[in-house]
Amino acid sequence: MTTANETGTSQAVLDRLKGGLIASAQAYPGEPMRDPRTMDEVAQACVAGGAVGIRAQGLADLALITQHVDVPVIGLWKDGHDGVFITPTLTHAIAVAATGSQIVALDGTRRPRPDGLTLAQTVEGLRAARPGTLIMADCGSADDARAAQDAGVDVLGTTLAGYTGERPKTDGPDLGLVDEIVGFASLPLVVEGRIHTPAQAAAAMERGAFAVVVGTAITHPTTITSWFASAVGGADRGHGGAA
Ligand SMILES: CC(=O)N[C@H](C=O)[C@@H](O)[C@H](O)[C@H](O)COP(=O)(O)O
Repeated sequence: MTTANETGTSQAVLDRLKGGLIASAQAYPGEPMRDPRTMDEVAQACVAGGAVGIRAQGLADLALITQHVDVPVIGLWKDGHDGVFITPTLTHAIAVAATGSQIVALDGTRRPRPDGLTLAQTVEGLRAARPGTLIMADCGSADDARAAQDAGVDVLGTTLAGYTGERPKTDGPDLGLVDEIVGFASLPLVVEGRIHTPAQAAAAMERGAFAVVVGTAITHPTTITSWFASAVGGADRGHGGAA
């Protein structure tokens, strides 16, 4: 068991994530596993399997997970499900940082934010309130990534590629976007979104990812089950998958 402080400086946090797999442990509203203790256990199970970091959602989940895993935690707070909903305001970001998450992931798109702040102002406000917290921008396009880099974030992510209308929802990770961002970015790029196989994770690393985040394919049994159920023709007899 460790605490945020014991996990080290910002550079040490990045060093621990470099070249590795980050598991995203999230359950969605109304789902059976939507319970902070369950997500805490899932996160610990992922670390036991070799995850070098955990990405998780919600203040209650994060408060437990940051106390029980010995790897950096990327925290976020999803509020709603349309538009800007991943840690949408400065207030959300400060609350996530207060859970002990070493990295706060927030919407890194160019869309207007609900509190009227720019991304740069959000970054500035979070740094003032919680010095030392790293900031990951969840981007949906290369233009987002460029703007987020200019706004002063620490880490870029492809999290929202395929979900903002600027990029197609590729089958698997958006490797074309990875190529584009790697071509200009001076910040670490975390490839996230629709990595469903170990081979896709390896491909993202080969294209220059700093690290990869895998969620659904590791931690969302309803969806994984639906893949298998469909493959054997039994999907109609169950309740189907979430994604
Ligand atoms: C778009 C959005 O809301 N993405 C969320 C961000 O935290 C999560 O729902 C995803 O599970 C996560 O990005 C990992 O992606 P995948 O589950 O595809 O491996």
